[in-house]
Amino acid sequence: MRRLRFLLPYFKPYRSILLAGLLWLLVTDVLGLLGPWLLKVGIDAVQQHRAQTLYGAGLLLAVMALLRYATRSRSRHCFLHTACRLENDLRQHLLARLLQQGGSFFDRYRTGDLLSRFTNDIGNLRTLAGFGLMIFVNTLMVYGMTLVVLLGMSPVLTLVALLPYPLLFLLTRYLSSRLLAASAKVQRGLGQVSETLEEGIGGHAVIRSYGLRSLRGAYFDTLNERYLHASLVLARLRNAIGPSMALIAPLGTLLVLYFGGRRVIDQQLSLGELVAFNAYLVQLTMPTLMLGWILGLVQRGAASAERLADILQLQQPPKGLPIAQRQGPPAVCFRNLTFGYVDKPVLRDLQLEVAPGSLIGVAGPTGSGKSTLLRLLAGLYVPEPEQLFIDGRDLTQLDGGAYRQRVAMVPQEGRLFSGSLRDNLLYAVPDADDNLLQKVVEAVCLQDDIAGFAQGFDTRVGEGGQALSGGQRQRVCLGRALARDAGLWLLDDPFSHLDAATAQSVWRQLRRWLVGKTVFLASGQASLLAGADRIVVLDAGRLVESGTYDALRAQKGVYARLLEKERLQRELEGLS
Ligand SMILES: Nc1ncnc2c1ncn2[C@@H]1O[C@H](COP(=O)(O)OP(=O)(O)OP(=O)(O)O)[C@@H](O)[C@H]1O
Repeated sequence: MRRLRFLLPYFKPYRSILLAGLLWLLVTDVLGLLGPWLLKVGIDAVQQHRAQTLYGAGLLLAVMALLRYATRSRSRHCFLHTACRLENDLRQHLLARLLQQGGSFFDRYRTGDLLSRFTNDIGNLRTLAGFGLMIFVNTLMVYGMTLVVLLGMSPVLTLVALLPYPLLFLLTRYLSSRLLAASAKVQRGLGQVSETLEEGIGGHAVIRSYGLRSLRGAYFDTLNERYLHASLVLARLRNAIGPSMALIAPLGTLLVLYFGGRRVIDQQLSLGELVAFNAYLVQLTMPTLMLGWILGLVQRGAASAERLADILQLQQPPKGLPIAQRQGPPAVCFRNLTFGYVDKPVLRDLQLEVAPGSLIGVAGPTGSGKSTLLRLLAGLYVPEPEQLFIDGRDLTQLDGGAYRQRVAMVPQEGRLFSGSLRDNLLYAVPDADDNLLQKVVEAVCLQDDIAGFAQGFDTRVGEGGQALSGGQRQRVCLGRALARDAGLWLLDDPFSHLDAATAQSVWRQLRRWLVGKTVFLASGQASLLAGADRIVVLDAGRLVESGTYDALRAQKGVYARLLEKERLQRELEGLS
């Protein structure tokens, strides 16, 4: 239960509607008490041949049923409305907290796991906070009021009649916990089936080209079978609940009939009172069954609460010092920068001073740490304090949100969002006009491609941009960054999907836009960095060379070797 405490503040904004719900519920339950009593009045009237009283009782019963319908609807509305609001707030907070997290957080959690917190876990808490809370309060009220009435009518008969109820409660509790375990298994099975389906659809090309269709099909069938089995177990359990209850619940009525009937014969109780007593008793059956169900719900809710609290209670990044909103190019300085994703350092002891407005080429063999350097500069991962400075200020002390406004990052595998080309190009500046769109498209040499699309800028790019070629996708990512016009540019191998000639012409166009900006261009093609003010070369995370293109070529070190390798590769390609 302690784990559920973090939900309390979420109820606060809806106190008044919840209170209204409680009052309507109270009225519903008080009206419910009148039912058996009117039954008694009616039956006594029949025995005493008083037709008027009988009709009056019948009329009142009908009015009471209508009133209960209205009050019950109101109370349900209040509780369920609160639960939907609470669900919405939880989801918003969870998303906000996720968006505050850096790259290391997303390295730790699987996407499917995070998604299930948004769907399953929040859904569980909504059921608990709405329906669960309503049923729980209702059970307390009905038990409290009905027991007072029953004890008032006959304490001994009450104790006798309640004998089967603990059994009823225990059985419901047992079946509910088995039901919960079975439904968790069904959910897990469904998750696996969906995950495999998603992978199969997304990776259909790989599966076909490797001839793995039957293997994947068999794997899917196994999971599907497991899911079917779990679903059948769940269905069997569900089917068992109703008949088991139907077996035990009438035991109370049997006891009332026997002991109460004898009292009627002995004229200690009227027939009407006996029927009313039984009707009150029956009113306890449903809340008893529901109590067992609620306990299961609480268990499941507590597990979900823990999974949500995991994320909601993550430390918020400190607010940080404000940073100028101007888009000017910043100076960048690394002081003994050492960084690793897990424990082993990927970057070691980096020392570098970059003047505002410089174009820095970042070269190095594959896996040397080029992307990692750019991710740190983008603020996606947090470096140790006092190691990375922007305009002379420690990056870890700056306001992350404001800092990222100054950065345009083009990652190695840029992701597009489903929507049109226009939506994607103007993603960071949705209010921009077509003038900017045209300029951006020319800067990344996309105008001919767009002219070739029947829908032009309105062409849908498909999920993740799959309706475009790799090179088109990369240029859309470049255009998206250009539209933002930031002071610090981080380009991570942005031409890797372009042929050499297109890469050169895009880079020529782009350079004009980037004059006066601070630019880090990492590239697997060492020769592309020729025009940089300075080239820094990484090798196994260390900065091993730094200088102009000509100086590094003359140095005959790592960079010169990379250039030589590329030259040989070009020659080989020319021969073949
Ligand atoms: N999210 C991550 N979690 C753990 N290790 C990572 C992560 N990203 C990269 N690495 C590791 O860090 C090292 C450097 O990777 P990085 O991507 O920075 O190199 P790179 O020079 O950009 O390589 P490439 O030229 O192939 O793109 C590699 O050993 C890689 O396995």
